[in-house]
Amino acid sequence: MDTGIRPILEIGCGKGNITKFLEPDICIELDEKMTDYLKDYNLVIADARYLPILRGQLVSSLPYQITSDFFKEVVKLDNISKLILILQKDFVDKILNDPTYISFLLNYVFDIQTKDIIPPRCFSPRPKVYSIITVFNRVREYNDDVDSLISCISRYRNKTLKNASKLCGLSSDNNLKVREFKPWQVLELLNSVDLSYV
Ligand SMILES: C[S@@+](CC[C@H](N)C(=O)[O-])C[C@H]1O[C@@H](n2cnc3c(N)ncnc32)[C@H](O)[C@@H]1O
Repeated sequence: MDTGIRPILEIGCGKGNITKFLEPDICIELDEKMTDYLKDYNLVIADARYLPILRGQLVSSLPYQITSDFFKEVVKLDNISKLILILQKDFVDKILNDPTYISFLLNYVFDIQTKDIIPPRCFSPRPKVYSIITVFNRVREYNDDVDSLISCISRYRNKTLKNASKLCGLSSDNNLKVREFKPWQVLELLNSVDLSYV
């Protein structure tokens, strides 16, 4: 936890299991029934997806079903400089290894570091999947053009970057297949595409 980045916002404080160690500046929880557990904190009862969260660092044990929506929004918020998240391990494995749109985009914007793996028995109710604490440090501002480029190129994973670029109205002379780029090689991929062509 980098206490120098403020405010510290916790999303989904639940019964306060993380909150009591974290002491966030603001605690956001959707479920009103949790109010009694969270009386000692600056509590906002709301759906975090619709709040104007604009700066600081976010900490969350996210409900897994909102993970993708969450990232699509938060990646654009340049003043959110750090995320400390408990995520489904399978999802993190994908963003570190699979050449998908969200993997390339997240690796473009964030330096991603994995920490402890948390087995299902540590949660109640017990999930079927393993979780992992993952830290996302923002290293780049969000860029709409880069987002569009990655979105298009990653649709053609089985083609060479040269052919995928052509299909996206761009140009490249790189004959590696798009799927041969690891997500952390996103800059190498972007640098192989001639953007002056557009
Ligand atoms: C996996 S639980 C984690 C609870 C708590 N952090 C813990 O470790 O015990 C997820 C929590 O997020 C809350 N939540 C789900 N969707 C939310 C949203 N969109 N905005 C705010 N809180 C949300 C749920 O009500 C639940 O309390």
